[in-house]
Amino acid sequence: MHKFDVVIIGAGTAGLSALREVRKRTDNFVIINDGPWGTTCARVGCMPSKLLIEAANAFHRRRSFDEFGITGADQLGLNTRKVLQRLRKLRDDFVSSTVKTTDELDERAISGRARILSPDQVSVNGKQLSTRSIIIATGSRPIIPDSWPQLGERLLTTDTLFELEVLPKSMAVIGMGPVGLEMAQALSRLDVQITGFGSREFVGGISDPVINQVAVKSLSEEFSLHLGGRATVTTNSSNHTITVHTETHKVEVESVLAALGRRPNIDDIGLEALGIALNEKGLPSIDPVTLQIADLPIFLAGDVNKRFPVLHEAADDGHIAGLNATSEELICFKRRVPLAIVFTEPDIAVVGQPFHTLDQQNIQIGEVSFANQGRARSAQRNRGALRVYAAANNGQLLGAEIYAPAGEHFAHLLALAISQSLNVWDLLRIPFYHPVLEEGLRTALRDLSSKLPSCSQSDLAGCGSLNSEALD
Ligand SMILES: Cc1cc2nc3c(=O)[nH]c(=O)nc-3n(C[C@H](O)[C@H](O)[C@H](O)COP(=O)(O)OP(=O)(O)OC[C@H]3O[C@@H](n4cnc5c(N)ncnc54)[C@H](O)[C@@H]3O)c2cc1C
Ligand SMILES: NC(=O)c1ccc[n+]([C@@H]2O[C@H](COP(=O)([O-])OP(=O)(O)OC[C@H]3O[C@@H](n4cnc5c(N)ncnc54)[C@H](O)[C@@H]3O)[C@@H](O)[C@H]2O)c1
Repeated sequence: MHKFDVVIIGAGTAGLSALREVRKRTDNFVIINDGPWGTTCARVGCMPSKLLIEAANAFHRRRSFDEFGITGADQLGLNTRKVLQRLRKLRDDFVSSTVKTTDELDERAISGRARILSPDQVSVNGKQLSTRSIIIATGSRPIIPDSWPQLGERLLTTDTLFELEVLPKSMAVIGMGPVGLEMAQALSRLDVQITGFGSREFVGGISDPVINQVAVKSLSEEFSLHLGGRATVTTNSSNHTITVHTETHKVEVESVLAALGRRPNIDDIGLEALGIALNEKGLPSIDPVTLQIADLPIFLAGDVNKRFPVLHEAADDGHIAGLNATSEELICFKRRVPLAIVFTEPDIAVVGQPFHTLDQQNIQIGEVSFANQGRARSAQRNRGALRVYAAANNGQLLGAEIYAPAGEHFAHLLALAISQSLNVWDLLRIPFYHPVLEEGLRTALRDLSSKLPSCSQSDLAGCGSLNSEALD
């Protein structure tokens, strides 16, 4: 029987990234994908969601026109049919750019559902494949509770939302994680009557209570937001509506977007055939720096391993798994500084160590509100806050949580600083141009610096504020 060097299961971001590394080292591989090719990110994830958000934010901008002195905003209309058509057209372009790589593989790209039979046997479409190593990169799918009634097309997930021809008039978005929050704000800006439900008090992956409070207050000004209770769903046969309720709130809506989290696609993948311990969710433990399962030639990459379900981490996972599946010796990788961004407006971002993981006795926190920040006020973007965390003994930057305009850019700048082990004064030594939103970050760093031992008089890192909105 022919023996492959590698079988890759799943052609999402992680699978394609693994494929790139595997192909550099061998032609003796197959990649198997169940369902549509083209990746979750391009088909139903990052890209279509951002396309919806861009349209929503463009339309929402009209609300600031009057204050700028621009008239006629109330004459502007919205054609959601066209919004969704543009979304799908660009989405299809993005998808076709991802399938190019696998289209040229001919019989080495197999459509079908793979199942692991043993550490060196995989079955697909009734055939048995023998292999030296296996990369499992099967991703995840939206959770829908079994207890919910059958709602047919009125129950949406991000797998189906972007296929709508028109948007419903009202919708409950259940789950206020990154998916729920991004979609709730965007849909509400596209004139859908949104009610958001989150079982936790915290939203969008924030763990800092100060930042969370600012975000919740600001987002609640745009759509009805109910936190701290699990939502349940019932149908009303009399008027064909859906009732969503918690202990304290009840709403009748046309449709529901389930954004309750995502479940790894491991159900019938055959992990139990490997003879290894699985946790209560059915997942094996992996070594995060090699992605190996136990001491087997099997690697778990991307969302399926639940380590950090964002695109750049899935791509890194694929790279690591692809290399290790084809190397004589395992390579250990230093993982990147954690970075997560939620594309609400303002952005939510968590970089480095999140607030809840820090030892509160040994850190100092610097903070800034953007309510009066000069550049943000000029642009009518003056909402939000940012908190930066540093080690109390030496000012080394540890992390930040952000709900701020241009938060995505602050998060990248801070990721660079944290990855280079910089301290607060190193960052205060860079020039901050005027007037830019980054001056808000500088205010937070100065606040942090004031709580730490002061630096020398001959160091511009110690330069203080002028106490003027126009000059800082
Ligand atoms: C709405 C939404 C918005 C998002 N926005 C962002 C964002 O802005 N930024 C960001 O960084 N991340 C974002 N993400 C997360 C990002 O999309 C994922 O982290 C990433 O797509 C994971 O890639 P993956 O390769 O692990 O999985 P996938 O791309 O899901 O690939 C897995 C593939 O395996 C296939 N498969 C499953 N089971 C089998 C089997 N038994 N046999 C064969 N094939 C199988 C699946 O059909 C699928 O094609 C978003 C996610 C969602 C849902
Ligand atoms: N911009 C981005 O990078 C981006 C965008 C979207 C998704 N993602 C990725 O996708 C992953 C999944 O995101 P997600 O938002 O689907 O999941 P999540 O697990 O982060 O959030 C789901 C939320 O739903 C809540 N919930 C569950 N059941 C509920 C109920 N009955 N009633 C009310 N609330 C309920 C949970 O408490 C949780 O807070 C994220 O971890 C993220 O990494 C990233």
